[in-house]
Amino acid sequence: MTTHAIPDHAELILPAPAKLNLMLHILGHREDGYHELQTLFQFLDHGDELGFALRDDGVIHLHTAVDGVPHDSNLIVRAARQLQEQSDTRLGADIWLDKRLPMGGGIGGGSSDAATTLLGLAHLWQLDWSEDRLAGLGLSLGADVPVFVRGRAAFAEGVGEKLTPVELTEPWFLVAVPQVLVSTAEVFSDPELTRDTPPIKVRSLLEGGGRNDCQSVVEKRYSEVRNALILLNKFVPTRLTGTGACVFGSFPNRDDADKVARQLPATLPSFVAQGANVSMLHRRLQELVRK
Ligand SMILES: C[C@@](CO)(OP(=O)(O)O)[C@H](O)COP(=O)(O)OP(=O)(O)OC[C@H]1O[C@@H](n2ccc(N)nc2=O)[C@H](O)[C@@H]1O
Ligand SMILES: Nc1ncnc2c1ncn2[C@@H]1O[C@H](COP(=O)(O)OP(=O)(O)O)[C@@H](O)[C@H]1O
Repeated sequence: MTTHAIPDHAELILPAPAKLNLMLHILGHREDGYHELQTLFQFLDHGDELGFALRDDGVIHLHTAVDGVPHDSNLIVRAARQLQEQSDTRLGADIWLDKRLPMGGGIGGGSSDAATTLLGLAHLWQLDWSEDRLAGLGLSLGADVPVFVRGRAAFAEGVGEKLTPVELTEPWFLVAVPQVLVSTAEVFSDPELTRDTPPIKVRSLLEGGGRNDCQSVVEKRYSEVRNALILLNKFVPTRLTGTGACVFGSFPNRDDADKVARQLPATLPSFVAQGANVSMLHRRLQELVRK
């Protein structure tokens, strides 16, 4: 069965899960303008969905329009074209997107779409690419793409590309979606951003440490995020993911998360999803290979 945005003739349908940054520390400012980070990524069992069909004329066509993103700038199209170029294939693809994740939410929708495109087309075009090579191409598209290509919850360093897989508990998360677009570049250029958090060892994180260094700057600049944090904190300890706008709290079971979700006002949309150490994309691809 296909979803409304993906037609029945799609040959391959794959998920593009969201991620959370369970913590995010900023260690320093690099000469190229980027910031050195330490962050802990876990996937959610909630995300976008992409459909793919082979074309033998080499054309890459994304049939779904994404608000504010021109066709050729969409990370899906950019990922597909780069993979096509670097693998010298004559094949192309029709691609459809069922967009469920809020954009600019800090839950990685665009990066995850790009990673699903790389893995989906590598499968459809029968490319013999290693995970390392796909992750390398992914990094050229965005700092968060490699973790989605690898599909394992991870402690990340550098700009997010040095990944150490970790085994975390898999609680239920309530993710609230303040109705505002947060600009990642704006947050990173704020003079008040803390940029000198000392490096920590992954083990201290697994014992529950850490915070999000972007949170105070985002709270200051975006009242929608500030209000969401105040509201959710009344029910559960709440934190920002990435550079926002989404904020989240964790629960031992789905019912408890749902109960809080029902108490949020209609002006603050939210969703409940479970944390996952192996991404849904990778679980689906493993099933395909086994068939
Ligand atoms: C910080 C994170 C944590 O997951 O935030 P979210 O985007 O998820 O909220 C990401 O790594 C973001 O990755 P991504 O969204 O791909 O950022 P990019 O497009 O590469 O960068 C946008 C801009 O943010 C700044 N930037 C980004 C990442 C970084 N480590 N240091 C930076 O200074 C740079 O000014 C860059 O031009
Ligand atoms: N397929 C896509 N889905 C979402 N955003 C995309 C996509 N392709 C390009 N973009 C651009 O990337 C920006 C960041 O998107 P997204 O990954 O959703 O946010 P975040 O990095 O905060 O999690 C968007 O504002 C949009 O301009």
